[in-house]
Amino acid sequence: MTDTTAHRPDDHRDIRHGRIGVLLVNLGTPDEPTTKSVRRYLAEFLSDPRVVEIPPIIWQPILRAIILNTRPKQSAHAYQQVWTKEGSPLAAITRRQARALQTRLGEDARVDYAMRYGNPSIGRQLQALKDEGCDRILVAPLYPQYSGATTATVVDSVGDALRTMRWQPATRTMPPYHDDPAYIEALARDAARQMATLDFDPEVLLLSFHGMPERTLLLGDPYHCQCRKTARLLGEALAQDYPRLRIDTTFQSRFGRAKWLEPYTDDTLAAEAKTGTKRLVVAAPGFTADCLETLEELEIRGREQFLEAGGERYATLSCLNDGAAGMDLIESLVRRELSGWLGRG
Ligand SMILES: C=CC1=C(C)c2cc3[nH]c(cc4nc(cc5[nH]c(cc1n2)c(C)c5CCC(=O)O)C(CCC(=O)O)=C4C)c(C)c3C=C
Ligand SMILES: [Fe+2]
Ligand SMILES: [Fe+2]
Repeated sequence: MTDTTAHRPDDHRDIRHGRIGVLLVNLGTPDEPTTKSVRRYLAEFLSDPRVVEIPPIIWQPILRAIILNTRPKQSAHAYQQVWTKEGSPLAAITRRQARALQTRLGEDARVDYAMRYGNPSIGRQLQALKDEGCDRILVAPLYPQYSGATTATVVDSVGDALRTMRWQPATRTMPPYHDDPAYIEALARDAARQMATLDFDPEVLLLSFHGMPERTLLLGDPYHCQCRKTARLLGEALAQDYPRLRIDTTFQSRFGRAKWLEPYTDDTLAAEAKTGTKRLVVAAPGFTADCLETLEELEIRGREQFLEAGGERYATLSCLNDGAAGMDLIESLVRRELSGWLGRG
C-alpha cells in the first residue's frame, strides 16, 4: 500500500472529507521538446497494449530496437515547432481548462487535471484530490468519441491507482459525448465564430479526426461510428448557415504500416487540390485541445500538402480549448455527472 493518508489512531478528527473532486484527463505529452523527453513519453504511450494491440512479446522488441531509436528525434523536431512559453500546447490548454472549470464550479468541487501518459499522472492527481478531502471524484476523459486506446485506458489507469489505496474515494467516469447536443452546438457555434474571421470564402470544410487501425473497427471499437455521427450532426448544424460549403470527414495521424481508418487527411488534402478545390478549411472536432496533431500536422504540414498540390487558400480552425463555447460545454457535461452528488442533503 502506498497510501499517503495513513494516520495515527488519535488523528481521526483531522481527516477532512465530504468534498467532490473533478479530474480532467487528456492523452499526455512530453515534458520537454527534446529527443530524450519524447523518447520517455513515447516509451510509456506506445507500451500501452490498448494503444498498440500487438502482443508485447512481438511489439516490445520492435518498439525498443526500431521505433524508440528513430521516432523521438523526428517527433521532438515537430514538438519544437509548436512549443510555447507555458510548455506543450496540450498540457498548457488542459491546465487552463481545469482552472477555468474551477472558477465556474467554485465551492461545488475541487478541479484538477491529469495526463494518461507523462505528467501529472492520473495516480498522483487522484491521490492529491483525496489528500484534499475529496471522497467522491469524477474522472472526465476529454475524448468526445470513445475508443479503447483513449477512454478505456484512462479507466484502466484509474483502476491501477485505486488498487493501491486502502481507503478509496468513490469514482465515476464521464461518458463519451460524441452526439450530445451541447457538444454539437459548441462546435457549430465556435466554427461559425472562427469562419467569420477568415479572409476567404472556403469551398470545403474537412472534419479531421485522429485515426485508428482499421482493425479496431472490425473488432468492435465504436470510435469510427462515433466520429461519423459527430461529423453528420455537425454537418447538419452548419448546413443551415453555409449551404454552399461541402463538408467531408477524414482521419489523420496514421502510424505504422497497417491500414488505418480512411479516408486519410493528408491524401485528401492533396486530392482536393488536384481536383480543383482552391479554398479549404480544416477543423478537428475530436480534439478538445490543440496539440501536436492539430498545430503541426494540420496547420503546418497540412497547409504544405494542400498548397503544394495546387490549393490557394488554407486555414485550420482552433479546437474548443478554454474558449467560452468549450468551457460552457465542459461545465455542462461535468455538472450533469455531478448532479447526483451535489444534490445530496
Ligand atoms: C500508435 C498508435 C496510436 C493510436 C492507436 C493513437 C490513437 C489516438 N491518439 C489520439 C490523440 C492524440 N494522439 C497524439 C499523439 C500521438 N499519437 C500517436 C500514436 C497513436 N495514437 C503518437 C505516436 C503520438 C505522438 C506524437 C508522434 O510521435 O507522432 C496527440 C497529441 C499529443 C501531444 O503531445 O500534443 C493526441 C491528442 C486519439 C484521440 C486516438 C484514438 C482515438
Ligand atoms: Fe494519437
Ligand atoms: Fe463506423
